[in-house]
Amino acid sequence: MAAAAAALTSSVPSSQLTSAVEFVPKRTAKSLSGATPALLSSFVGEKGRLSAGRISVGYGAIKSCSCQRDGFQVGDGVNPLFGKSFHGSVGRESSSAERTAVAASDYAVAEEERRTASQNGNGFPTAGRNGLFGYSAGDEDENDYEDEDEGEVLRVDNESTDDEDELAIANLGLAQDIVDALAKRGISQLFPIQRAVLDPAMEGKDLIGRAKTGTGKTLAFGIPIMDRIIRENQENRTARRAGRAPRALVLAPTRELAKQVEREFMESAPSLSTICVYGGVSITGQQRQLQKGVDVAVGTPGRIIDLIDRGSLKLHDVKFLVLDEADQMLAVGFEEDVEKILEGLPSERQSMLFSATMPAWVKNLSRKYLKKPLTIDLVGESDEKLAEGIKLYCVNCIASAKRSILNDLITVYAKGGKTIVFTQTKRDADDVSLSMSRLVGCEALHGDITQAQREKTLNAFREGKFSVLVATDVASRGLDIPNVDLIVHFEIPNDPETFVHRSGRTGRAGKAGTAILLYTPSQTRTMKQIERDVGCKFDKIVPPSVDEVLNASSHQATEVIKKVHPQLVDVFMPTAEKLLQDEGPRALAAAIAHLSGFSQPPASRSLITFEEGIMTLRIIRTNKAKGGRLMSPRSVMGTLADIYPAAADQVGKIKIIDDRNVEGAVFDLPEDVAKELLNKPRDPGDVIDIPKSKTKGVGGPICTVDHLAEGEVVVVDSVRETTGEVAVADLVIEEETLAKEEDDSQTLETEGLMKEVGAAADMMMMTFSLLVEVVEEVVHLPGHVTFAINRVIERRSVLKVGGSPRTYKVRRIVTWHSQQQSIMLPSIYQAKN
Ligand SMILES: Nc1ncnc2c1ncn2[C@@H]1O[C@H](COP(=O)(O)OP(=O)(O)OP(=O)(O)O)[C@@H](O)[C@H]1O
Repeated sequence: MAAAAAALTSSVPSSQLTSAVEFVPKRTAKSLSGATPALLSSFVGEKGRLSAGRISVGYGAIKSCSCQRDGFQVGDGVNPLFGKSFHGSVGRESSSAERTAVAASDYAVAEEERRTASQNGNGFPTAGRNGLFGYSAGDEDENDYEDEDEGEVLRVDNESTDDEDELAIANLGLAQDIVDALAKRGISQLFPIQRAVLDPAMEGKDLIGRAKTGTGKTLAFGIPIMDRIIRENQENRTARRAGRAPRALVLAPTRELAKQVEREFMESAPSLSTICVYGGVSITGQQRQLQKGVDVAVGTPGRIIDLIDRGSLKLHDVKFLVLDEADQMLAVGFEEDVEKILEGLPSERQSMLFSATMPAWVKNLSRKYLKKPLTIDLVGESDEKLAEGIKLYCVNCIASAKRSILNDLITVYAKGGKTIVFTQTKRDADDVSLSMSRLVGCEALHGDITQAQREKTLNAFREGKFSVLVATDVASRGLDIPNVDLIVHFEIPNDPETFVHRSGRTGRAGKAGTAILLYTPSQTRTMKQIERDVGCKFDKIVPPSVDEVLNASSHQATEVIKKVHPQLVDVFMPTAEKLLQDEGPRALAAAIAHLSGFSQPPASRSLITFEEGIMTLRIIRTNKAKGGRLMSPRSVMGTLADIYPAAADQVGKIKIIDDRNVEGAVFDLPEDVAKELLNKPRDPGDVIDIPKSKTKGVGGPICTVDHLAEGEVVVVDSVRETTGEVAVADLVIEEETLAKEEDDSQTLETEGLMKEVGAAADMMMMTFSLLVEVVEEVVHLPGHVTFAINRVIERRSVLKVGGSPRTYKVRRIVTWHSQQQSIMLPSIYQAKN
């Protein structure tokens, strides 16, 4: 957070920033999602000052978002942290240094207030509560939707209509053309959003629609429009004249989404002429089609303007306007284009706006361009924001283990179906796709890929020609690909909406699906923030065991075998018979193994770090006479050196088993060394074996000390002050963390504290410490770290950083709930019991 403050002040010219921040009254503090310091500074650089639009930040980044025009604050959004810091200096230009100082000193208070006020914890900025997911009911912003007389709001329960007759498409008096086409697609009943929209849309009302992902919003606006244009065509033959201008205009934020809307129109009303226009492809074909005449034009704003400017697209006949995914238009920078198009439309028209969220710009847009709109809301304030039927899991792992885990997760959880893996960067999408493609059919999809190739890739994925799509958020909105069974958030998304939209690519049209979030220990707070903002709960899992992977893949191979064409089977019969004769069923087993993708036994994986090629072993000392009550890493090393010196040389992580009744530890070794060790003779009092890992319901991986920054374990040398639930302790850094810092860039990835560790690495001293389990509420204050601690795990020797300058305070200890034990305890500790 301190780093965020620094980034803020250093990347934005102070005169520009101050005015934007200072004009935001604290009570309007909402916050922000999505943007980064770079985005903010480039925005400022481009426009000279924070003028229009919503500037926002992702968790842990910038803390200000405000829209200002001509010196007045016109939008919402400032992080309460800065709201507090700058409150009271409205109208005064403070210096950058002053702001930083205020921010630092006020941080703790602001943070506390923020937590208490919003119960929104850390991670995502607090906007998630106030506006990101709804219509800001009850907050004080002058822009608030419900504060104003902007028209009726109709909240609709998803199950409000279970009368089959009322939903049956054949009974609704729709054009036969549509009824037949939908029936052909297997659609015979309306979904709730479609039923709720139908009557008011038929009456010509302007509408704002909000429903969960995959619930049929496209047909909700599509059916009434198609029906009315078809009727007009039937009643008035000249309505179908050549060269006619479109009567419906649908604006979509991405090319893929526009194509998809076009497909829904074409498949549901084949008698209508529908065109889809977007950039990245030749404009002349689109001009030619417009010349012939169309009924419905779907497109992205940029290309639509281009066609209008060239005189090819005329808007004078538009009677229906749809803004699909309106909030995304803002996110991708289409706001000016959208407004320009809307200015050119006839005022006598019906407008429908679908938007998952209502940022200020979308609200302004609806005020300006919609006439007394009726809001139809199927999400509500309190409900879970994710579509029903999506099972959520999360896996806590270090960043370097993600790739190897990914493949196993797909094998076990997609069960041979389609998977979309979401990465944050185009480069990651390429890299992950490349490494996956050695194992499964896999393609990448992102903004640097040409439009033609993007379409080709999506079509092939739709048709099941490959099973894993690795995509950036290009694919997170709106895309409707049938039967995607699994979504993997390979990188944690920027904001809660993105999480909902990414996850919503599965579990569509009432089907079931699974979404798995991979997060590093330093992202634990963000994971919990997603739970709070989205109103969902992750089941914590650990990566699948080798047995699970083999079982799942052999099951999938069996299914593949059943689908081979009988004629082809005949061709292979003689070879199969001979193999069976020579080797019996083992031949078939080998064939299944090969089909499953395994010709060699799969590499084992550390139960501590999930690194491949590493095996975790357990040592239990049953001969009590030989040692004390708890083992130490030193005694583990000593024992290994006695049994097999190579093991002592190559041992990786060592974790002491937290049970005063058992003297033991778990430790990592390269697989071949571990296997050798298991065969070595040893003292009968020392049991060395392979611990089993439980995969479900037992919490994440064992916490390692390099997860120190914001993760689940901190090391303290003493609790200096305890009052009820509050304790103070000095934080010290473990020796092995410091050593690792040198050669493992992974640990540097965690911001703040790890950097502190690096800086302090040369000032070490030995001390005695406690290893404690941290659950939540990790806050980095300037010079302090506040943790909510679950319990003390163990005592151990560590190297203390510095004499006293770098001590950190542990301010709050949450009491230990025995109920949590089975959830929080790492798997190895569980296995032992
Ligand atoms: N009444 C219906 N019966 C069966 N299937 C339907 C019905 N309506 C829509 N569908 C199908 O449901 C899927 C999801 O629809 P659609 O893409 O319109 O959802 P959406 O709400 O726009 O989702 P998103 O918010 O992700 O954009 C599509 O494949 C669509 O064809």
